[in-house]
Amino acid sequence: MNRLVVVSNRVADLTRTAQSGGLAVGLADSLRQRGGVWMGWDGQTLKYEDQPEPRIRKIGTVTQATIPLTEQDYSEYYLGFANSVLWPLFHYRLDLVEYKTVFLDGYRRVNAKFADALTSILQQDDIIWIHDYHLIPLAAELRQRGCTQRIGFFLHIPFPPPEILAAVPRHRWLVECLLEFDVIGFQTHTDQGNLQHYVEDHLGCRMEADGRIKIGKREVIAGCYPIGIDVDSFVEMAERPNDEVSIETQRREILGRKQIIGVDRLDYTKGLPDRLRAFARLLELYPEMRKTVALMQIATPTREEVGAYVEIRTELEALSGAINGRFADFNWTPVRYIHGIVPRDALAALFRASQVGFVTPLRDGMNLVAKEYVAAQSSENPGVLVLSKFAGAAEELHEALIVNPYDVDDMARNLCHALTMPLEERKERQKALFARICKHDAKDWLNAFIAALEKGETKYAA
Ligand SMILES: O=P(O)(O)OC[C@H]1O[C@H](O[C@H]2O[C@H](CO)[C@@H](O)[C@H](O)[C@H]2O)[C@H](O)[C@@H](O)[C@@H]1O
Ligand SMILES: O=c1ccn([C@@H]2O[C@H](COP(=O)(O)OP(=O)(O)O)[C@@H](O)[C@H]2O)c(=O)[nH]1
Repeated sequence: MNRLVVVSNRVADLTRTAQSGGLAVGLADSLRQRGGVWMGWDGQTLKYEDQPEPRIRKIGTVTQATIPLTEQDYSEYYLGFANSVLWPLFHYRLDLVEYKTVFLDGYRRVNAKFADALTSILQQDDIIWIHDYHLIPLAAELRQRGCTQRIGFFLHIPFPPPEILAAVPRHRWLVECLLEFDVIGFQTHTDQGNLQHYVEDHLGCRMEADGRIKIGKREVIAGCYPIGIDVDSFVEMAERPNDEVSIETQRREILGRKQIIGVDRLDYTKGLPDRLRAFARLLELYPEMRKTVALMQIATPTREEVGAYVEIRTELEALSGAINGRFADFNWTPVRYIHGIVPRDALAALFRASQVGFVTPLRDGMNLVAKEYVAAQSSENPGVLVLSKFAGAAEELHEALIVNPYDVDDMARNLCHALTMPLEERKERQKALFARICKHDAKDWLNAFIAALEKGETKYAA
């Protein structure tokens, strides 16, 4: 077995259970099982450039190699090109793109820095797997340094249609960098199709039905490899007794109340304001629901130095305050809004204790929370997943109640349907959903991608 070297901007802290962000969670779940090297940013920002060698640390089966960034890198590459240009662009939010030439300079500089650090630890028969939009030029940088190993890329976020991508300067360069990888993995067939349209419209290339693209003498594979979770360990966490959660649950049961849960980074892509409006609409349209249900929304702080993220926080705080001001009673608070990070084992218990999982992003690469909610349910009395049709997870999780996150009335009606769904229907849906998350779990995701990278296999079972 070749040594697997994974590279991503963020590296999970493998000694802790609280992680914000699905990339860290999904990769940690997969990599622990296979073992290998994980290289990335250590989360530190320095005033000046430091040592070029990565810092090495072994945790179980995984060797972590990390490097710091300078304050300038952090601002131009991470906050700038990655999260003020590519993130909104790839989530179809052209209105929020803030393009600056210095951002692009920083992006190229940090990718070169990653390439320098990586070449110092690479071995000849390694296979290299690079993750996400922060590192699109990394294969090209590595090739310039003489790297001949197979290099794969996985995009955790959506890939937009060519009409959107073409709005950003240097879009052709970006796609050409992408095509320097040997295998390009997407979360959904929609994303894969969008790359196909781009290469056909802008580069005059063809993507074959099996995802192969010929570029001169080279062949690149573009495929759909939906990320999954470590289902067994999430089930185990959900079933583990949690005193704090169970006291709350018993109180709700005595009062005959239900709980809807939402868990997201506080990101404008997650559709949080309309989610809160949909909950308020539920209370308006169905007054009998008042005092029988509450929404718990956990919103984890993220990228707070980017302007659009400050606005969404202010908006959400105002909305939850307004809904509580309008509907609350002395013994019932309709919205519990938590601005913070919750450990995954506590989340698992909260999911199990909630009758509805409410996941309504405007656009999302996958959304692991949707899969975790399913994993956490009991088969005897499961809750119902209400899921946006614009989450990557909706391409797989057909038995969820699929909603349009821009349509507040549609979401309110589906919330009511979920809260009143008969037990038999809930069980049937849960059985089918659980089978789906087991079929495409974390191990399967890694194996399918690595098979393509090592052997050029393009097949992925639907
Ligand atoms: O690293 P941050 O800037 O704090 O952001 C956290 C991560 O957010 C994004 O996650 C995506 O990956 C998930 C797993 O594949 C997927 O389910 C989700 O839909 C995506 O949004 C981002 O892509 C990561 O790079 C970030 O680390
Ligand atoms: O307080 C929190 C909030 C989120 N998460 C985890 O962060 C991940 C979020 O991944 P997802 O794919 O849903 O979205 P992303 O944040 O990557 O866009 C999930 O595994 C959550 O369980 C967590 O551990 N604690």
